[in-house]
Amino acid sequence: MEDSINPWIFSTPFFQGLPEVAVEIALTHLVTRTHPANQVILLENDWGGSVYFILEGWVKIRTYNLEGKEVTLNIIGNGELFGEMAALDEVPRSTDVITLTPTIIGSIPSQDFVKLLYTEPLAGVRLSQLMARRLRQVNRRLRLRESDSQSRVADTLLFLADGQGKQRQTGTEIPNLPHRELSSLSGLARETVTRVLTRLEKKGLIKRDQDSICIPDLLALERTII
Ligand SMILES: Nc1ncnc2c1ncn2[C@@H]1O[C@@H]2COP(=O)(O)O[C@H]2[C@H]1O
Repeated sequence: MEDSINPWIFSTPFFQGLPEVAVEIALTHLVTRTHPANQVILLENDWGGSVYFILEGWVKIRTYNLEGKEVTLNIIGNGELFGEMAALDEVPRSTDVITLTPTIIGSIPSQDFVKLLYTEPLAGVRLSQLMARRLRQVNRRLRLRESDSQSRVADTLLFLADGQGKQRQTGTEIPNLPHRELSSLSGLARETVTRVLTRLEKKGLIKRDQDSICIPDLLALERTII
């Protein structure tokens, strides 16, 4: 479903601090759409001509291993962008992207995105910071691959909270995603994820309701990682 231009796009972290006129030019061809959960936005190996900004909701970055089993590489939400890789190196999409929740996404043509990078050094710095953060996440997950299940679930929650969690008085809030998604992201069995979440809740390190997981103290959760 296509909506009229959504003003939230202007408060996307990527655009913060850039000259207003440069942002307006970059967003000349902006299209904003509302998607239901479980809708495919991008398909691996497709050629694509747009870069996407998540205005509300969460998406899954998915690929398949050699046995054809689904692998969740990341889950990203509010304020994040995707589709920048094909825009930068002009090769097909590197992964699938699917909505996990009802999601509002703005898209702009890749050429407009790349033009902004040429004209505004700060946009280039922002993109480099985003890619550095994603590489740091991947390195961290590789390092924790052999760790115990509690460390891996705690790390998964922390990286969902990192920059994308909503700040509340009671702590940092992330959506209570289906355990199969957390399982795929942390590389653990679903039952193990369920068991660890219950244990973390008993220790007061997380609080759950139907829609969200709240982390009252990020540092306390971080300290449980071995
Ligand atoms: N590990 C990851 N974390 C977050 N986003 C990713 C990751 N891998 C791929 N993506 C995004 O998924 C997009 C798929 O299309 P692109 O290759 O154009 O650009 C890719 C990135 O924007």
